[in-house]
Amino acid sequence: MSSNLWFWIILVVVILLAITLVTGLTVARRRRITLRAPERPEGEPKPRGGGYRADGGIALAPGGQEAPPHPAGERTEVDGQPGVGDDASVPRDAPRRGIVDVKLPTEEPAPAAEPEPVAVAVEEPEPAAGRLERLRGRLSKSRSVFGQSLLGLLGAGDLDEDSWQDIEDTLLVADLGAATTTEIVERLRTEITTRTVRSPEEARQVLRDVLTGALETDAPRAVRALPHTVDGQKQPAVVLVAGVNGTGKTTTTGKLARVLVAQDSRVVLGAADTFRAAAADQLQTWAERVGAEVVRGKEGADPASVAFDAVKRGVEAGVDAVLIDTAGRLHTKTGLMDELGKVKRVVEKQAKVDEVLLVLDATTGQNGLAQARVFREVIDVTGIALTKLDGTAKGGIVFQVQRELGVPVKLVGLGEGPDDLAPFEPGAFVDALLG
Ligand SMILES: Nc1nc2c(ncn2[C@@H]2O[C@H](COP(=O)(O)OP(=O)(O)OP(=O)(O)O)[C@@H](O)[C@H]2O)c(=O)[nH]1
Repeated sequence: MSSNLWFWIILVVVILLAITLVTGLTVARRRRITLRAPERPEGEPKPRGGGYRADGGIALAPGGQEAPPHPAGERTEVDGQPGVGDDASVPRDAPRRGIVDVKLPTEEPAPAAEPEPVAVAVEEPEPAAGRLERLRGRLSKSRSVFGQSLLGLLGAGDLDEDSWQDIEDTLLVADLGAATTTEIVERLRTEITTRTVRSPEEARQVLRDVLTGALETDAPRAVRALPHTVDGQKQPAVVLVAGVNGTGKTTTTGKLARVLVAQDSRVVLGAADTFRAAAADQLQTWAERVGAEVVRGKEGADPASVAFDAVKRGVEAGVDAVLIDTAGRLHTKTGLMDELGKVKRVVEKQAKVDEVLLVLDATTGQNGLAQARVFREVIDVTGIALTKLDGTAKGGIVFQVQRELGVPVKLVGLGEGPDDLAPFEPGAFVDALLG
C-alpha cells in the first residue's frame, strides 16, 4: 500500500473522530437544563406565599349510592402492627391516681347546690366559602420543607444526577413514601425533558402538574351527608366517623355538623364514644353550639346501641343527616374492630351507612397509615379526613394515604377552630404546598 493511500485513510479516521466528539458534546449540553429566573417588572410586588385556596365549599352528596371502587396502590410498608383496640395507648384524659391515705368523713356533708344550667348560645357558622378563605397559609409548615426545597432544587439550574437524588430525598423526607416518590421522580424526569423546561416558572408548572396528577382519583370526594329517598320516604344520610383515639374524630364530627347546619341541614349527632365520658360532653357542646340534637348513652354503654338510638331518632325526626362519633378505644375485651363492625351492622338495621369517614392524624405519619389499613380491612372506609395538617411539616402524607389505602381524602383539618375543616382539592392543596 502506498504512503499516499495511508495518508488518506488516517485523514478520514481523524475527521470521523472529530465529528463524533463534537456531536457527543452537543447532545450532553442539551440534556442539562439551565433555568434562569425571569426579570420582575419594576414596581411589581414580590408574590406572597400561596395559601390553601379551595374554590368551593365542602362538596356533599346524597347517601344511598354505592361508592365507585378506587383501587389501592402497591403497599410499601408491611412491618409492624398498629396499636389499636384494647392495646392502644391510655387516653390522655384517663384518671391517674397514686396511693394516698385519706381520712373518711365522720358525718355526711350537706349536698352542694346544683349549679344553674348555663344556656349556650347557638352559633351561626360562617358560610363555607368565607371559611375556606381563612385557611390560607395554614399549611405553612408543610410548605416550608416540601414546596420550597423542591422549587429551590428545580429552579437552581442544571439538573444533574445529584439534583435528582436531592429531589427524591426531599419527597421521602416529606413522607410521600418510597413508591409514590419513585413514581413522581420518574414522571418529573420525563416531563422536564419532553417539555423542554427553560425557566423556574415552567419548572413550577411541571411540578404542579405532576403532583396534582398524583393526587387525582376517579372516586368522588363529596361527603355523602345529604338525605335520600327510600321507598318514597325521606331517609337521613348516616355518616360513621372512625379512627384511633386522639386523631380528632369528635372535633371533625362537630366541624362537619357545622358545615351541614350552615347549609340548612338538620343534624343528629350520635355520641357512640362511650369509653371516654368527656367525648360525649365534647360532642354535646358542639351540638349545642351549632343547634344540632345529640343522642348519648351512659358512660360505658354499648356503643352499638347508642348509634342505633341516634339513627332511630334521626329517622323519626326526619332530619337530613346523622353523624356518629365512635370510640378509638373500648371498655370491653372485645377488639375495637369487632366493636366497630358491630356498630355498623346494628345501625344498618335502621338505615344504610352512607359514609364511613376514617379520621387520620397527619402528624403520626407511618403509624397512622398502618392503623388505617386495619380499619379499611374491617369497616368499608369510604373517605379519609386527614386532620392536623396545620401541625406537621410532612404534608406529603396526603399522597401516601390516598395511594396506599385506595380511599379518597375528602376532608382536611387545618386547625382546632370550629371552622378549620376544608374540602380536599388536589390543585389547591399543591398550590398551597408550593407557595
Ligand atoms: N391542630 C389541630 N388540632 C386538631 C385538629 N383536629 C383535632 N385537633 C385536636 O386534637 C385533639 C383530639 O381531638 P378529638 O376530637 O378529641 O379526638 P378524638 O379522636 O375524638 O379522641 P378520642 O375521643 O380520645 O378517641 C383535640 O385537642 C383537638 O382540638 C386539626 O385539624 N388541627
